[in-house]
Amino acid sequence: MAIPIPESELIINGNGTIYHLNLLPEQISDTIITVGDPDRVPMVSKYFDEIEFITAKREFVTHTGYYKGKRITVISTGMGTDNIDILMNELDALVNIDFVSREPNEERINLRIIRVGTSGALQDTVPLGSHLASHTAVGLDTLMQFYPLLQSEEEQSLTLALQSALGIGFQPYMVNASESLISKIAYDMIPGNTLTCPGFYAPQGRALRAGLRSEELLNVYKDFRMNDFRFTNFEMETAGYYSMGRLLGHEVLSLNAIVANRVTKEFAKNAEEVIDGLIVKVLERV
Ligand SMILES: O=P(O)(O)O[C@H]1O[C@H](CO)[C@@H](O)[C@H]1O
Ligand SMILES: O=c1cc[nH]c(=O)[nH]1
Repeated sequence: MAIPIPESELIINGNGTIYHLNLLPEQISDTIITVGDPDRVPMVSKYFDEIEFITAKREFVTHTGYYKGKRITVISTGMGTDNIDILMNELDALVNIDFVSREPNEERINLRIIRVGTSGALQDTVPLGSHLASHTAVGLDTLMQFYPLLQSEEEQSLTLALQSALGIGFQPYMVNASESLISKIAYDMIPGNTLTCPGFYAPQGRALRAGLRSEELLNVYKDFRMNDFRFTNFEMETAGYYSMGRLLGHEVLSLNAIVANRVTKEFAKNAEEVIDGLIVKVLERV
């Protein structure tokens, strides 16, 4: 017999919902679109034929509804992999843990989770306004210092080389996207290797007034090579999604609307349009 998960670990609100997401198991679909910005949730659900359910708590806004007869949930996550830790654990708990017995269900449900986010390009071959699918993500955050994530030999050697190039005191982690979601949704998008950074400013080589510990950081990101691997873009969540997906057994794909290019130093004037185009593609294909 499994030991029930204590009340301080699987936290269920008075109304039966999971702690941060504020959701009951029956309020989500097994197909989930995630966005960073809470205001982007209605940008997705405005295309639904019918919205069945809406809730919000902190940065987690959820709409569940139907698009051309298919039940879809869209949830906002806010920014950063610390929020993805909460999102992925709580979504998994909703479908794979019995809230009454507090034990994992015998039968596992695999969710399909598609991130529709914004990102900055690290190469001049990734144009502003393009849609890029993260085939691989490398995390520069420390989330995976706390989970038993398995890494292949190739992943180990690449992340060790990156650690040495950056001179940081911990080893980054590397995880792939779901192959089946790539072929279903991202077959015509730019294939990319995404760097997930633990911040938007210095960790992405941006200096306003606080300065940078290394003026060379952006060049290290841009110029890092291992065989034919190089980084195409950066953002703040993808590696967290992919590693939690690997740990929990869910299919995950991160799609990026490229709104900045750090080589050409441009920012898209039509960012909303680029994101909207990505939303429509995902809804049609998911
Ligand atoms: O547009 P979203 O999905 O929030 O994604 C990107 O934009 C935010 C930074 O502006 C970070 O969350 C980054 O990952
Ligand atoms: O440059 C960018 C653009 C969007 N999101 C990021 O994290 N970085």
